[in-house]
Amino acid sequence: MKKSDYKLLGVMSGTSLDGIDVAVVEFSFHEKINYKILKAETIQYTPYWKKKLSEAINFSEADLQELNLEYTSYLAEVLNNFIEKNKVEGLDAICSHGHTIKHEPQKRYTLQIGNYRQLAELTGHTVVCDFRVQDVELGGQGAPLVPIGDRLLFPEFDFCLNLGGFANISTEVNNQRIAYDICAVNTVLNFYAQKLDMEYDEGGKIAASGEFKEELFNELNRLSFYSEKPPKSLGMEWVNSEVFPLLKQYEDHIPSLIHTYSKHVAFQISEVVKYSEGVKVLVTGGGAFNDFLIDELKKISNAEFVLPSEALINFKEALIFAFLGALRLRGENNVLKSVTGAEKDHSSGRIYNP
Ligand SMILES: Nc1ncnc2c1ncn2[C@@H]1O[C@H](COP(=O)(O)OP(=O)(O)OP(=O)(O)O)[C@@H](O)[C@H]1O
Ligand SMILES: CC(=O)N[C@H]1[C@@H]2OC[C@@H](O2)[C@@H](O)[C@@H]1O[C@H](C)C(=O)O
Repeated sequence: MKKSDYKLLGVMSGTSLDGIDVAVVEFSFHEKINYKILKAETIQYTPYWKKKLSEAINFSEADLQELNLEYTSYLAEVLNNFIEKNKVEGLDAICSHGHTIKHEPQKRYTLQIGNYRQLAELTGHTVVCDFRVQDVELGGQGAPLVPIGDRLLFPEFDFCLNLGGFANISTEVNNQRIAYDICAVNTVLNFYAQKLDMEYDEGGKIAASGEFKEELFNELNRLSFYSEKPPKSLGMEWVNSEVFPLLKQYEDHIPSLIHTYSKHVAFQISEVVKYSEGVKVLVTGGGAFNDFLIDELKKISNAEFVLPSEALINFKEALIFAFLGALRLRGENNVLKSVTGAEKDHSSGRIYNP
């Protein structure tokens, strides 16, 4: 018989390189799946690791192997410290994403480092990792993996919206989960906030101090990506070639640029969730703390935007990687072909015992 209760460590290192998100999560699989985040923390990267990880894309095969081993040991040390400091006991497994260095699904190749067997040996725990590899081997994009968590852990929401570097959303259409990117958010807002010597637009205060530039707003909304049908995704290449050139001529008044861009983000999101009144949207990712953006969304859309606890806003991805691990340990599907394009739904992730 399958176990019904799990205590897991979910571990995620995202593209923004801010640090390693770690969450201790309990799951119970009964009629309903319940979860509880017991403890969570982001362990900031040192300048050494920030630099190494951002340069690694250009490393030779031999250097990458060395880096992979070094990062695996470093990750083990970080996790051991976290476990010791927080007196975490009774863990069933560590479920770790690792850090993406290369992602070329069209070549059936994706590399997340930190997923060597040594992670199990050095931590003394069972490890579930390498969640993306099997999906690209099955012809999928290897991403996004979060939507199955959206479906099974947050069924009461019509949409799960993440406001990170880009805004992405997942929802159910004809009993199929679909997920796609909407527009760039913090990649653009941070870039301009940093020109004013701020890391980001804290609470949307810069936006609130600016004025609305209607012409810019209209130009942004005319970008052809917005009329494409999902599934679709965005990268920095698009921001550099399509978005920054439109913003350039407004750089002499950055608060108004940020004000207008934030309204643009709210408008594009409202276009996606506008179907009918009473639609519930779960909002996570750092952009959930941007009050100007959230107020604007609430103003222009009929949908109900729900801001959960800070732990969920910040650690939803770590929670969901723990969940993917739980599904893998149970031998249940944890990747959906409807979002990755793989041949079939499947149960992905390597399991290493210590
Ligand atoms: N208090 C705040 N006010 C406004 N914006 C905030 C606040 N806190 C965080 N943010 C924004 O959120 C960003 C971090 O969010 P998050 O960690 O979700 O991004 P990410 O890891 O780059 O996301 P993803 O990998 O999902 O694209 C910050 O760079 C900043 O732009
Ligand atoms: C290959 C890879 O690491 N992709 C990440 C990345 O970061 C955001 C976006 O691009 C998303 O597609 C994915 O991560 C999330 C957690 C996912 O798989 O759902």
